[in-house]
Amino acid sequence: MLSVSEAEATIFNLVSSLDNQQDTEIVDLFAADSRILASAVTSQLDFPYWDNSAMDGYAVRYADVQQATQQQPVILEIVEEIPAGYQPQSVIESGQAARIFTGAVLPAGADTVVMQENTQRQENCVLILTAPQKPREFVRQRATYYQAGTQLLPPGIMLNGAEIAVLATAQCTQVSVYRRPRVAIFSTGNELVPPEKPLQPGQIVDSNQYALAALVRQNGAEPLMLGIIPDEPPALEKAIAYAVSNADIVISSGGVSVGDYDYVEQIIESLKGKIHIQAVAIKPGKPLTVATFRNQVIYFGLPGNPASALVTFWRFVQPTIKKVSGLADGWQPKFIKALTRQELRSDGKRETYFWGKLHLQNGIYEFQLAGGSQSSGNLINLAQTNALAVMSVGQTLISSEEEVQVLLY
Ligand SMILES: Nc1nc2c(c(=O)[nH]1)N[C@H]1C(S)=C(S)[C@@H](COP(=O)(O)OP(=O)(O)OC[C@H]3O[C@@H](n4cnc5c(N)ncnc54)[C@H](O)[C@@H]3O)O[C@H]1N2
Ligand code: MOO
Ligand SMILES: [Mg+2]
Repeated sequence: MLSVSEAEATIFNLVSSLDNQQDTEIVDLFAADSRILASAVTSQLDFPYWDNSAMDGYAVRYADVQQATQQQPVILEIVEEIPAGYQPQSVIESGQAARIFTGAVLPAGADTVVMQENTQRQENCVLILTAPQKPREFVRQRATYYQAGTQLLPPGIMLNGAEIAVLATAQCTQVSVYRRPRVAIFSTGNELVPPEKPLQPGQIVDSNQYALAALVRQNGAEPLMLGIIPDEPPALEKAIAYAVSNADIVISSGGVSVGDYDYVEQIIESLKGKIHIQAVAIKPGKPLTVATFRNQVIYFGLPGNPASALVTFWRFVQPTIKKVSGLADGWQPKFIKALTRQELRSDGKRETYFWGKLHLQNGIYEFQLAGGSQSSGNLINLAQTNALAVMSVGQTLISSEEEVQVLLY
């Protein structure tokens, strides 16, 4: 049985990002949020586009006003008024100034802006009462934030509000992003029925497929729903064959343990899939199957128990989807240190994951264990959780108020 870190390393080595040439699409900037940029963006525009004023005030020549004081103000003639969005018409000569407003283009000849609080207006003239601290004060100089022709944004980043603002500024209204990874999802089990069907004795609702579809979508991928597959080899073979030829990632749940009706591994082998992982020392989630097919598709056979399916999704599948989606960095699972509010106990045999809620309390992260049973068959208390506290193999007790590693999901 592999350790969790061995399993993780195996999985992350098996997968690579979608192709930055073939697996891309062009999207409009308004539809680009949360998408992953596929190629570097370069703009032909400098930013700022031109020298402009950072203040409402007067555009002056520094040499004219560097000695100005309250007692000995410098008097300048106002030759032009320059609101934002207007192209200045005059060249500021020595002894002259232009009235200027924030964001307006600095006129030729001027090199400095004096904020209006340090001036006094006298009809057609302005008195400069305080010398600027330095030449170019309150001038936002062309190209100081970004120089045309250099890289504006690198590939492999997620486009959120800030990146979209940058692209808009650079007039990139269409961007090349990775297509969403396609993730085939199906459930296995003769006992499973969809939630809208009345239950017959012995039947249970297929909650995993709903959970996995939501999680796949939340991670920016596109779920391909294949339904409930009975525990019958021909039906499973058909479903797996279809899934691996129509998706980048396949997730099934159930049928991976040692029971007489657990056929998933056998079918993967008959379809010439290569099984890399059969079991992991993780609780819940031990009978995790990971395989690849010749066309590079990765197959996750998650255990059927609802908590096992979700814990193994968060621990192994979520980072895989993010890596495949083209994210260059930050796809790895995120662990933080927290203090546990409750005592945590395990038999120490497998790396054990406890679900609960991470809170930030007076600047300190605290882990609140979900109340009720932490059994792999319980899914009710998974609601409203956001984190898993981790106990290593060999560890049997973490007392309350002690430090624990927590995986955020
Ligand atoms: N003799 C052994 N038995 C089991 C072992 C073992 O090592 N030796 N491992 C146990 C562990 S741990 C787990 S986890 C489960 C995993 O079982 P499978 O992946 O084969 O899943 P199933 O047997 O098909 O189902 C298990 C359980 O989960 C329910 N289930 C299945 N699919 C869904 C679904 N889509 N939505 C909701 N619930 C689902 C199913 O009804 C069963 O109750 O094996 C243990 N056994
Ligand atoms: O690993 Mo199983 O998921 O403990 O019930
Ligand atoms: Mg089973």
